[in-house]
Amino acid sequence: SGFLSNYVTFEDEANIPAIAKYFNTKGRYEEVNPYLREDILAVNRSILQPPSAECRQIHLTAIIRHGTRYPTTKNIKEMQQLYNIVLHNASGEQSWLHELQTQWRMWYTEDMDGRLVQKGVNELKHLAVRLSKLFPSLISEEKLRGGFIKFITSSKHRCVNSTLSFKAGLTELWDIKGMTMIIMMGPLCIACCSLLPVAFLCADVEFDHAVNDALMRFFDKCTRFVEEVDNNPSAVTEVEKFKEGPEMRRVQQKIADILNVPYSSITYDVAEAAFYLCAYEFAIRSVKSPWCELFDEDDAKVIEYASDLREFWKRGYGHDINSKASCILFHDVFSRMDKTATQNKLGQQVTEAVTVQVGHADTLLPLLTLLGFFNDSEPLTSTNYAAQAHRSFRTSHMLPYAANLLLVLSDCGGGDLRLQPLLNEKPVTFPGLTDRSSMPLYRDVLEHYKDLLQGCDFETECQLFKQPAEV
Ligand SMILES: O=P(O)(O)O[C@H]1[C@H](OP(=O)(O)O)[C@@H](OP(=O)(O)O)[C@H](O)[C@@H](O)[C@H]1OP(=O)(O)O
Repeated sequence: SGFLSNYVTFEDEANIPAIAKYFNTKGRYEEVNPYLREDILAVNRSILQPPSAECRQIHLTAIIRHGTRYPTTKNIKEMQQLYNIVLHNASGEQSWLHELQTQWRMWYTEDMDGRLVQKGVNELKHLAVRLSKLFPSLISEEKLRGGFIKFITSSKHRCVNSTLSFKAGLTELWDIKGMTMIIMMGPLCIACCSLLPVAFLCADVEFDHAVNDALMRFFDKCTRFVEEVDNNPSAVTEVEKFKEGPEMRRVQQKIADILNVPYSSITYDVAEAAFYLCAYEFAIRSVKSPWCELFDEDDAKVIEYASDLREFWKRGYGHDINSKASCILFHDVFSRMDKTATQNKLGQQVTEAVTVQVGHADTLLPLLTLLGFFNDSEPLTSTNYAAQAHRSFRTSHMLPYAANLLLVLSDCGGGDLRLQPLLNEKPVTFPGLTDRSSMPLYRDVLEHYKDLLQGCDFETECQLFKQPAEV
């Protein structure tokens, strides 16, 4: 059908900004998986090479960040401030500056506020098709119609619409007509559906989706995180120090020199807005905009580090509560896999073959941190930018739009269940697990995380005056 027909695309490398690989959470999924630039539906089935032909996939949990979105209102205001500087104060002979001053228009408006764009719709549709190719026995029309595929989403519009897009990718793939998905809360759905023409179907058993912010926006619900980190400027002191430090100052002064404006005009936020304009023009409109001319790779690496520093201290290893806030999601995932393991062992129908959970970068990063992924030997600080040049904690590689953590549970016979983690459709290994294979035994994974499985109680961890651990 439509969106599948023209999926073979060719992207002219010349249109890709040299700094596109440094766009952090504003980066495209294609920069993390460049093979998709030629064929957006390409998959590499060899990554699922099970240790034995007996292995049979019995469950998939997919925790997915929403697709490409508009800038948030906060960023749009900063972009407008930069645009005014370029229009009214900047001077120079550069052709790209002339283009910015005479042709480019500030088309972002505050009401856009992070909403999903068409590119984001397509990303989730294409991801759904690729996952159906990777896991045909789990993501199948039969499983969808039978209600064995469940959907959970954050209440944010970009996540709800990403969930709808993922489903649309499947219904269009299988040419399931009339299955208009309406995100409704239970009783309201029943009430309104009786009034709607038959072509409209509410969320019926086959599209068992739920809006669940306790799971997908846990960071809003964890009181200790909100008080001690989210609303506490001293929790991100290292970030503020770096923004005032020598590396960032050089970048800001260079921009001021290029635009021929006073150094005081190019604050950190203005410089970041210029970087974001290059990133959003590329992600949303697939163009290399004149804004990209303000940065070379060295500049981009500095701004990338400033963003990683913020994510490290707000969502990553900087504070223990950042990852402990995701305990509720951690237990949700493992309890569902335990339930599947029991049903499988008893020879019962696995009632939840696939769970698709759509959230934010702020949903995925704390969970990845809790599981120990991308933990460097040294913390990211305001003074070790150079030493961290090869850090593993790099959101440009982890968290593009539509980033996804996949957990695939397989029955390999003889009572052996195996659990394979994939990040952005690439195999990863659970950090610190003795078995470095791509499909470790599920029981070894449970043993590895037993302290978290037996503890990591969301209510306990998130209470404001948490009692010290029992001695
Ligand atoms: O810098 P912005 O305003 O874009 O930050 C957004 C978050 O975007 P991200 O930093 O992840 O690119 C946004 O996360 P998302 O995954 O939903 O895009 C988050 O929901 C939003 O609140 C902003 O985060 P902040 O920490 O509140 O600035």
